[in-house]
Amino acid sequence: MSGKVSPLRRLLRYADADRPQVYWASFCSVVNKLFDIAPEILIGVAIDVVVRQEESFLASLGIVDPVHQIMLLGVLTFLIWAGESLFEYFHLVAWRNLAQRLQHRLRIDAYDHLQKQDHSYLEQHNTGHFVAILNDDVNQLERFLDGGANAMLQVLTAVIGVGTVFFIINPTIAMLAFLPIPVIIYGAFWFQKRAEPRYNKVREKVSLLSSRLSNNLSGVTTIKSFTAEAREKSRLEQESTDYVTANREAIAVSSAFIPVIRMAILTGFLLTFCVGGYMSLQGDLEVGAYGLLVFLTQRLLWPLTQLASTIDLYERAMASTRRILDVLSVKSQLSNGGHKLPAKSVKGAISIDSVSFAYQSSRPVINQLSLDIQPGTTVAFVGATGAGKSTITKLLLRFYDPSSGAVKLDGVSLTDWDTQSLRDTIGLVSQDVFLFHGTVRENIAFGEPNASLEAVEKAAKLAEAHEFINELPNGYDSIVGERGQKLSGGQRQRLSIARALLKDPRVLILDEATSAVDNETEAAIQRSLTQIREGRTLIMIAHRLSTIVDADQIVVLDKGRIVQQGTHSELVAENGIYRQLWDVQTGGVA
Ligand SMILES: Nc1ncnc2c1ncn2[C@@H]1O[C@H](COP(=O)(O)OP(=O)(O)OP(=O)(O)O)[C@@H](O)[C@H]1O
Repeated sequence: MSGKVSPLRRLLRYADADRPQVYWASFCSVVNKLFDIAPEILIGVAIDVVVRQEESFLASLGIVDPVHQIMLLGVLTFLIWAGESLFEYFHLVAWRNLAQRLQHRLRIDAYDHLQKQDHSYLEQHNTGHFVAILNDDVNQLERFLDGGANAMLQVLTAVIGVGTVFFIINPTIAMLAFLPIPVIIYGAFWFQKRAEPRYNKVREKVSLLSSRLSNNLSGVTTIKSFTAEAREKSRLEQESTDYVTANREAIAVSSAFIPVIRMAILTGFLLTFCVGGYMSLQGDLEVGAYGLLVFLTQRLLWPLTQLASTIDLYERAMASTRRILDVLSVKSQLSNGGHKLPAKSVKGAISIDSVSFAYQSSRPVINQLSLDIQPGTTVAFVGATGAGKSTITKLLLRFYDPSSGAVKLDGVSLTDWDTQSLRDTIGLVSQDVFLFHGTVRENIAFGEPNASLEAVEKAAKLAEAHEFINELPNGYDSIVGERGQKLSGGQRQRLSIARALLKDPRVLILDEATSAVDNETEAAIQRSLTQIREGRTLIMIAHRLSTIVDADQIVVLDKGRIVQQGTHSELVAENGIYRQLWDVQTGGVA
């Protein structure tokens, strides 16, 4: 998926639109560093003025009076410091703004890409894994751009800038001062090679930890009811310890780098210090030049110690970048057909032609199933749990494609439909109701955010929800809590029916939509069904057969096959599964 392209190159490709900002930020970093090393040069020139006076380097430029020379140096120092401060501000602002822009874009792009991904891909990972990528990994990259990129550029500028001055003044000493640099660079690469897998491991452990955290926090009711707090704490402890261990392994490598580099730097510094001093004593090197070289060696070599922490930051950021860009490069297996149609123009004829489907190739869930559903009719699927009823609805919404055969809407294969307009056509009330944190009104209007209050109330009335909503402390403005936890199961179901009805879909799927409501409310919803069915194809899945007796067609499924098909009265007349289920539920009263 990611191929062999380095994460940095992939990131640069991604950030193509931000190129001007990158150039500007880099320019400011370089200029700031040049201003930063300039005062050392001025110190050397100042020593030269004091020692050689009318013979000094500045005198050779035409400023003969030593007092004037010192005054000029003073003015230059002031300008350089002011320039350094100004570009310090510029590069800080430029890199930080770039970091903000990029992290924002990456997070939004990755989220948007994820929410469009196939169910089969999303099911392979835990939610926590994706949360870790969208939060942690994106933040890691932000941290590097905030400071690391600037630090890298400035080290490079220092090496080139100081190197140039050195070679102009005294190539012999320049060679000595540069002696440790290959060691440092080799050390940096050695370190990088060892740090990379360790940081990848750290990122993986973060994912696992975050998965466990989000899973446990959302399952806290179950944990409490099974008094499993201690066990879950120790499982979390284990994940957290794994994370700490992975970090320790990375720290062991990164911490060893600095002392090694310092020793290499010391060698370069001592050589410049001693050899330069000796040459100066011999009269082969001016005192000012000697002072300048000693000061500049510091400027050249000491920032290299920072290289370790910068590479550390870089490695962490690249491990994260790889994970973010891997998410962005995942391609959907379900191609989007071009057939677009306004939802209201769809008739709602569904045909399932010899469809087979398996979530895992070894275990087929739907077997050679064929069925025609006329527009505007009501079809009910019944059958034992696991028979494949919900799977058919998922195929209809094109969450998955069949392994063979075709599902068609209005005679057009779903693979030829534009996925969005297909889903606009279908309303789903699924078994697992998911409400979003927000008000009752916002939840009902989830599919139609601009719906008027009248329209929201009308849908709520049809779903038998209006009454209980009015009894809530703030009516339609009451907050439902995370996942709707402030409501009862039956109330949540009714909100989710209202939400689907407000969308006014041509095809409505009610998958165990009233399983949690009381008998009285269910009977009321049944009465609303006459109105709900009007002008649309209705697909119902129900275990309670009393809710589907009026269906135009009842389809009995067993292990992904149709075993019986007909109206209620036809099926109770047959001696089959339906009759048995009916007898069990009614005590034999037809
Ligand atoms: N995402 C999935 N990945 C793998 N297997 C799945 C997945 N979803 C469902 N299954 C399996 O597919 C089979 C059919 O599931 P499906 O949800 O369609 O059954 P159902 O008839 O709707 O059952 P119920 O009445 O209990 O809701 C089951 O054996 C189930 O374990």
